[in-house]
Amino acid sequence: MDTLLQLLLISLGTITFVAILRRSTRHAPYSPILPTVKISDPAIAQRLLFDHADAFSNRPTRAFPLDFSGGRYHGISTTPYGPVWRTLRRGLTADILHPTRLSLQEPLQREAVEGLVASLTLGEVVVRHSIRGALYMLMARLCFGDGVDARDVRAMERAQMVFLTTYAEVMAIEGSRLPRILHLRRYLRFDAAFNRLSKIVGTLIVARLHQVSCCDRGGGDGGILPYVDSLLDIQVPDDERVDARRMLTVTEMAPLVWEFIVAGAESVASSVEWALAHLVDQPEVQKKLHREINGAEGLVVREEQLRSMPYLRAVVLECLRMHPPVPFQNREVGAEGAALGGATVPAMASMTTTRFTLMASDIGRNSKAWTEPDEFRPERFLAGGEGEGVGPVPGPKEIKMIPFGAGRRYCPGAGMGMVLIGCVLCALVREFEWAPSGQSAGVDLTELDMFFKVMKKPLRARITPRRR
Ligand code: HEM
Repeated sequence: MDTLLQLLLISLGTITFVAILRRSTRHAPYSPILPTVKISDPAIAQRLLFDHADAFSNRPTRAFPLDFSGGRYHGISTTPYGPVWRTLRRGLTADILHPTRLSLQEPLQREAVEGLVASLTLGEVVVRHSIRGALYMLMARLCFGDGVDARDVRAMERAQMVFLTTYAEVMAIEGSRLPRILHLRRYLRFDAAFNRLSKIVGTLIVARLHQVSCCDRGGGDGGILPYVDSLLDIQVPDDERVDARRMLTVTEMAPLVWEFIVAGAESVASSVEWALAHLVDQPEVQKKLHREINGAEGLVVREEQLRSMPYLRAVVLECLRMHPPVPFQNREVGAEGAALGGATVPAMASMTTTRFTLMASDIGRNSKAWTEPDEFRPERFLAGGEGEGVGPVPGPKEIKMIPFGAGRRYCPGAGMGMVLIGCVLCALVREFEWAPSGQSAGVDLTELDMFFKVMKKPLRARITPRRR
């Protein structure tokens, strides 16, 4: 009887202990094992990223709480700073993102926004899903060429949504190794979501390679060389043989292609949704923007066109300042570099690698750089405003905002990103008047920082067609 009681007490004690641990780790903030320094001051960010660029150009090679690939396969964003990174980045910027090639995307952009406008039913809309869908299709066509099947793209978009949801679940408990054991099921869901996504992307790459092997290369939409085709030309240093180079494998191409699609589709979709939310919230800004758009010819599909519409450009920049789609940007710095630049670092930083997290939202809302930084005021980017001359990517002299990062690892898709946000916003404001939903009081501008900064509650608005 005594033994039974003891067993019962031990079981009860264990259950209570595990329950308390589970509870206490459930909402632990993400705190990687490395010492971490948060940078919110634009002047310190400028010193780190430009004055000490050699030390501050490496990103963590582990973007996710699970290392899916044993550290071997990466997108450009997680490739260590060095020759492989340089080769991959040069490939992307020399081909599909080169300013002279961006104009080739014009027909695809037109098709994407026309499809988006046609997909919106009048009255109450929740616009996030339609915007994402249009952008996923556009990015997929840029990767796989015109043969890509809409059903495959939708499957990829759905798998990506599941991946982001499971990512948020895992990030909520990341912090030490203990939660992994206690919340194993979350990690397994996350792992399964990644595997599914990789399988879909891998299958599309193989299909494209098959097409390339039997037909001409570069036969994509309007003469665009699809990203997958351009990856065939890339030769990375071969780890196994000194001074030798080799082609990428399909497994290595998958994270590059996935990164390309997600970076474009998710960041642009989030920015457009934020912009529309502010336009619904501030009808006078929307009126002013509509006047400019209405007086201009056609859609914005090139950077020069965006420059010739200063108010549209100002709305886009103001949105990116307040709600940078990538809210944190990390750098990993060796023991010898951590003290450079004047940031306050923990004592152990002189003995180990330190993670520096650049807080893009704090930097864009710094009250020394911007007056009333929490106010949405596009006028600040017009001539005579405090943001006159501030562009999407800062130069080495001064940092005021970093929506596309800064320094050597800044976003290579910044030009394309700006044009795409301008293009989609221009079409949606030209075609529709955007008003608050009848079902909610005002616009809820609460942010949610997942992998991307999104509106916590998707924008719900009432749209009516504009009279022409
Ligand atoms: C609104 C649109 C976009 C935003 C806000 C955005 C933002 C960013 C940010 C903040 C970074 C990190 C920069 C740093 O650490 O300094 C980044 C990196 C990157 N982005 Fe974008 N991005 C956008 C669109 C795109 C597009 C369209 C592409 C490609 C088609 C792209 C491809 C990349 C790549 C490959 C990197 C890694 C660069 C490297 O490590 O060298 N992005 N992006």
